[in-house]
Amino acid sequence: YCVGIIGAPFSKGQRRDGVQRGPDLIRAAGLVQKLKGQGCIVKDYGNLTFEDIPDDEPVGRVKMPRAVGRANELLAGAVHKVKSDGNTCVMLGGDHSLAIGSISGHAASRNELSVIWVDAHADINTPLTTPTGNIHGQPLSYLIHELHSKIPILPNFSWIKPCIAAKDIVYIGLRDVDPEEHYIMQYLGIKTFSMTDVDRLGIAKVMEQTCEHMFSKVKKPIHLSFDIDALDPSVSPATGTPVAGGLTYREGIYITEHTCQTGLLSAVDMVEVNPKQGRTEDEINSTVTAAVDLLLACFGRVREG
Ligand SMILES: N[C@](CCCC[B-](O)(O)O)(CCN1CCC(O)CC1)C(=O)O
Ligand SMILES: [Mn+2]
Ligand SMILES: [Mn+2]
Repeated sequence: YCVGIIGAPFSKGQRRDGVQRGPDLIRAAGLVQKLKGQGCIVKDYGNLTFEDIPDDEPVGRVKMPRAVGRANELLAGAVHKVKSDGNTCVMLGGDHSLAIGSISGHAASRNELSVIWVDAHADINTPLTTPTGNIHGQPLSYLIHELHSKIPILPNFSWIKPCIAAKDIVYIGLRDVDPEEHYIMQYLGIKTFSMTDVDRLGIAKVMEQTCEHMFSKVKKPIHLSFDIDALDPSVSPATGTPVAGGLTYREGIYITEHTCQTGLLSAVDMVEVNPKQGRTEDEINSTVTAAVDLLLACFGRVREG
């Protein structure tokens, strides 16, 4: 596997300080060395630099629009470069608003994508439905063709063009969905595997049906957007919006092992690791270790050795 790593130390899609330290923590845990150790060719493109934007007043409910818009424009360019260089892209966050740039940049180099969104949350609020104004709860709304008419003009967002269809998205791990998001997902007919489905079917069946859905027509490159809060807080407590009843470590690894085996993984986001949300060193280490192990499984690490 040829892997290109981008660090996106960005936190303005939400309110808690610390998530910008995710990229360097994941690197410090040995991600590059471990990927090389399992035979990957790895290029680390370093961290993006996000200029401070003063007076970034909310627009309607939406908070920090100028900073989020600009950061994602930079990220989109960086992801496009990684893809043009022929690598599978690994974007280390940072908060989940970064999926706007990651998916946009990926779509610019691969015109049609399947998106697997692993998350406790749906992250599909529009600027008009968001209960908090935090853009890390909204990224998908800016990217889906069918929602384009629901998105108002926002400063530094004019570069964004919708690039994915609702039918090309599969959710895994949902357990904290806002009522408006639930309506949107149903209205668009988006394929979802909530934690209830994971319990009912088991993770193997979930992945089987995820692939069945994605490959029902043509096989497209996969964009895996993994929010570490999809895992149970007993595994990954150091994150901004933990929700009880999440995926076990093993279920998370099964998802990334299975995604790897499709041979279609083209980009992966690993977001929402926040060391300041960990109460002890152990909690931080457990969260970062899970993030690293999930990524290693994306690139060929298998438990049978
Ligand atoms: N859906 C939330 C959470 C987004 C989480 C983003 B992430 O990237 O971590 O997936 C709001 C969640 N909801 C707000 C009201 C509360 O009572 C319950 C939680 C939002 O802020 O839009
Ligand atoms: Mn989440
Ligand atoms: Mn998320």
